[in-house]
Amino acid sequence: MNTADIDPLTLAIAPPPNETAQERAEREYAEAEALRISNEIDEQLRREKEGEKKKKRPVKLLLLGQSESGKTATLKNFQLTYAKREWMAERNNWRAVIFLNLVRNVNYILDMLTREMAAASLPSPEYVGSSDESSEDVQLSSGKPRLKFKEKHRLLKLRLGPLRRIQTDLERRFGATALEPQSTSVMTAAPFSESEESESNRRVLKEFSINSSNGWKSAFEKIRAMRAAARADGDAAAVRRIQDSDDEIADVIAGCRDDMKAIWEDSTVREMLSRSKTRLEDSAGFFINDVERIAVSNYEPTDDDVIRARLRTLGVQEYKFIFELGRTVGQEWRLYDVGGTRSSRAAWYPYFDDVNAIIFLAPISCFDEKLAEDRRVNRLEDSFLLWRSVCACKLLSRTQLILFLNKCDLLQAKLQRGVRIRDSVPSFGDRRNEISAATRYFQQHFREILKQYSPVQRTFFVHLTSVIDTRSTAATLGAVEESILRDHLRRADLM
Ligand SMILES: Nc1nc2c(ncn2[C@@H]2O[C@H](COP(=O)(O)OP(=O)(O)OP(=O)(O)O)[C@@H](O)[C@H]2O)c(=O)[nH]1
Ligand SMILES: [Mg+2]
Repeated sequence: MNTADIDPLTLAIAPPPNETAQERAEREYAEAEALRISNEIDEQLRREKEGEKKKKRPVKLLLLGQSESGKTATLKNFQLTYAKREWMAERNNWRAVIFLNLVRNVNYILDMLTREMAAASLPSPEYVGSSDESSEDVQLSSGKPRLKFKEKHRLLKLRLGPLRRIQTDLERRFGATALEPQSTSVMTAAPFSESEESESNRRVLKEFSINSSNGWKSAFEKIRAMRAAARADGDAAAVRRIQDSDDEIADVIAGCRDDMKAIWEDSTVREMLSRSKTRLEDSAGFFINDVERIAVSNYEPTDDDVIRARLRTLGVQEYKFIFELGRTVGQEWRLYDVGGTRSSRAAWYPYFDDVNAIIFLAPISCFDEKLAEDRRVNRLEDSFLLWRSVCACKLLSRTQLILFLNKCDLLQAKLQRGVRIRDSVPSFGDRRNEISAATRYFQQHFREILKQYSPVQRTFFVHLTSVIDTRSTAATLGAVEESILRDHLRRADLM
């Protein structure tokens, strides 16, 4: 063989021709050692890559709690804090929801006014045959003077009449999400049972609930799709019709601005609401105090308006965010927002099996209120029962539970008005009727439930929140993000 045919590399690593047995053994040992180190490095690189992949897996976060506990409002805070671009793109879509909320507030008053004016015009037993004028001072059975309605009230009713059609139009646009539940046949706080759920059953339910969901996301998508379809078809008339309808709604509302303000500020109307123990100002989606700013044809919602806008969630809604800032820039988060009424809760269970963390919202201002879907059930009691089931759920035993004791602003206002906790929660006893004692007491109760019912020992994460306050909520979410992330990374390392 000619030396020119020999590959120089083979030549370079070939053992020397006069190698002794000792040299050969040393060489072979060195080669084996080099191979072992090289394999180890390869394995380490593979593990790191795998770990990175696992860490890059989306963080899944589920929002749970009864209806009107603030789940969707919390989700909006996440979007506002971590996905601002998307938030800005979506903000104007909330205009119609805020209009609907406002118009509903006013129509609620008009309905009550209509009923009360009709009742007031009836002859009272004591004044059979008397005229309306003379019956004005008749005492009602409550012992309070009869409300005095005037021509002004009749005119206000008349001039605010067009708002009924606006409400119907907007409700049609948002479908069932726009309607609040009246009753339910579900009698338990947590109608999900682990024993009845097979894996395949869960999957079917999960797909069903996602597809059948109808929250703000799908409501907005429907409207966007309608506009896009009209544009794509080059149907200028349809595009104009949609635009005209939006403009007309804004114009009618703007035209009613002064009357809306007048009806809300009217002392007889205030007295009427107070006698019926209605606190419209504490209800979801209350906007009459902002009527001067909102009832203008070029109204654009502010961040705070959007957070306070109320559109209930049906089914389960999945939101994907790539965080734009914070510790997890570029990390995908999947947030699941669910409908909170008792009849919606069976749809939650399929989402329990691969979720990193749950934020459980308990509105603690509701200690003296009843569930909208079941007027026999105290709302705080319902939150305790629901929390107990979530804590006890075996499928969630490794899931981080984070409790938000929410609506602290409303709790404070209620206590300042003199509402006594112990009248609704006798076990509160003689503690001071103030916010710090109340939050301490409720928090202790939630902590004990967690300790008693969790299948394994777990940390109690709790935050006192008012999620309509975007600034303090951003700070809370920062803490939440950090603790979820720490857990997420720890798990990735363990896997
Ligand atoms: N004052 C006050 N209002 C709040 C707070 N949290 C939520 N809200 C309001 O309460 C209403 C209901 O909140 P949502 O976030 O829609 O409730 P939800 O839990 O998503 O309710 P469902 O979708 O029916 O299950 C909204 O109008 C919110 O703006 C709070 O801490 N303080
Ligand atoms: Mg909701």
